[in-house]
Amino acid sequence: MTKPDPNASATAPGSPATTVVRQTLLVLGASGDLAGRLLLPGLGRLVASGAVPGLRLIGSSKEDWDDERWRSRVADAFATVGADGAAESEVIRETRYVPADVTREEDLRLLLRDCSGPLVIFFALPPMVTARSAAALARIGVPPGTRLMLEKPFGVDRISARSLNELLSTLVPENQVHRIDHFLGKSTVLNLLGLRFANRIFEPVLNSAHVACVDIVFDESLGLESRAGYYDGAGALVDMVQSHLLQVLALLAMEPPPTLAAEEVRGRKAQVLRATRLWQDDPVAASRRARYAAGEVDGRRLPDYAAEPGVDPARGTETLAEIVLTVDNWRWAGVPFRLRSGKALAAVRKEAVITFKQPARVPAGLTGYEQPDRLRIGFGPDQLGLDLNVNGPGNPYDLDQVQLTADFGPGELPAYGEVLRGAFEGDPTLSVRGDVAEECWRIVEPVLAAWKAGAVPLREYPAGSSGPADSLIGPVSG
Ligand SMILES: NC(=O)C1=CN([C@@H]2O[C@H](COP(=O)(O)OP(=O)(O)OC[C@H]3O[C@@H](n4cnc5c(N)ncnc54)[C@H](OP(=O)(O)O)[C@@H]3O)[C@@H](O)[C@H]2O)C=CC1
Ligand SMILES: O=C1O[C@H](COP(=O)(O)O)[C@@H](O)[C@H](O)[C@H]1O
Repeated sequence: MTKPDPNASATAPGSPATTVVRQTLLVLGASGDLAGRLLLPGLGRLVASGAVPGLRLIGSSKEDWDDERWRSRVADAFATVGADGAAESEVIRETRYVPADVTREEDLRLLLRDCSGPLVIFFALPPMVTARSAAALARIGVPPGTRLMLEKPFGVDRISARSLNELLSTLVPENQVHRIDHFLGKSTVLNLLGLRFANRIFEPVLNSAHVACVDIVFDESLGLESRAGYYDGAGALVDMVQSHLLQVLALLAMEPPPTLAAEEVRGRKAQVLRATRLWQDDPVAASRRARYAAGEVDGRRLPDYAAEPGVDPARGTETLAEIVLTVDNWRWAGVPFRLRSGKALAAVRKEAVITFKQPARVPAGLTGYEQPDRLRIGFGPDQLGLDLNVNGPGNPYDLDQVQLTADFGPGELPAYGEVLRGAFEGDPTLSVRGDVAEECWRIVEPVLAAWKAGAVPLREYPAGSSGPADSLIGPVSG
């Protein structure tokens, strides 16, 4: 007779007689901004979807909270996404909080003693604390099968990313390391796969013979939002471009994978990123940096970035970063990939835009050709758009540009719910492989060095403007 599994809970009476393996999610950094604003709401929706029956949740950080304080944080976060069903209530009722310094072995030992069943550890910690915590865990070991979820930025440069990779490889196999990039859980980012590989019409023209340039832009109206502790040490290049926008580039530019198995998709992404480098290897010409000065965005008055509480102006942290890259392979050689992200901007623009070359020849007699064709993939609002030149109304020989637009509904899960699901199901497809994390640092490192050496001026732009005048990316009309 087999012993009943203490980690198994019976399913509801009347339902098929399967046992449910109860997983534990241990959140390190449970009192932080990420945990409250993104991770717990994503978890709430995932629990509501029924994907993690019987989940046990443990929160931990240095704050001297008790279970009740933590429970109300979880309940508030779940409420923001309407996660208030029976399964979510049970997680809230059962969850516990353990104060700990997670860089100390003895604290981690106590924490792990409280965990049972298959374990997922989420490091919602500042990058340096994550590295120290992982080092302490490596000294004491983790239960077999444990999956680790690590936030971006992964390390603080290529060398630290490599050391962290080496350290993690002593703890668990690579497939159990989930380096998170929540953009990979966004439904429109995932839609890139369907758009490119489930249609006949786009893939044959996605190459240097037909594409003039590719822009990947994430302009936000949000300012610092009290995140100086993290953001002032990172800046826009590391916060957005080195991580999220390079992941989008990889999905846009990679070769078709034969299947969506993790090793295929992650292998294709690694291959294309290995071919990616700065345009003409010139970090000065191929980058721009700027930070916002006082101004008004959406009726909200923002102070100078440098005067925000917690900011050290001497660091010269940028709130807007642009880089131009080349993907040096047969398909893309010669096509500029322009990546940009900025905060406190007037126009929210979150999209990838593929601009096609002019037609080989517009017949004489057909007038009004002004704008090239463009394919737009919007990351918020989630939209797909195609800008085309057609014979407009009125004079039939005069061209007009029209926009065909499709709106996507929100995905089944928010981005954090999606990446959490990957970890609970042991599927690393949506997480960043170790070599890819290092490759992304390799791509931006010359820019970081040029900025540190003062070779690229730090411009200013008023909050609520369209950014610095010498942008490498012109406005895209339409
Ligand atoms: N916030 C966001 O929007 C996003 C954040 N991220 C990433 O998530 C990570 C966390 O960011 P965020 O939540 O904003 O940061 P916060 O500073 O808000 O939170 C950090 C958390 O880590 C805890 N902590 C720090 N040191 C220790 C320690 N030695 N032992 C135990 N707990 C410790 C803090 O606990 P205490 O307060 O008790 O010190 C706090 O709970 C970062 O890597 C960031 O890049 C990624 C995407 C978005
Ligand atoms: O990781 C981050 O992403 C957000 C933007 O992503 P969204 O899904 O919230 O739109 C960005 O504001 C933040 O600075 C960055 O850390």
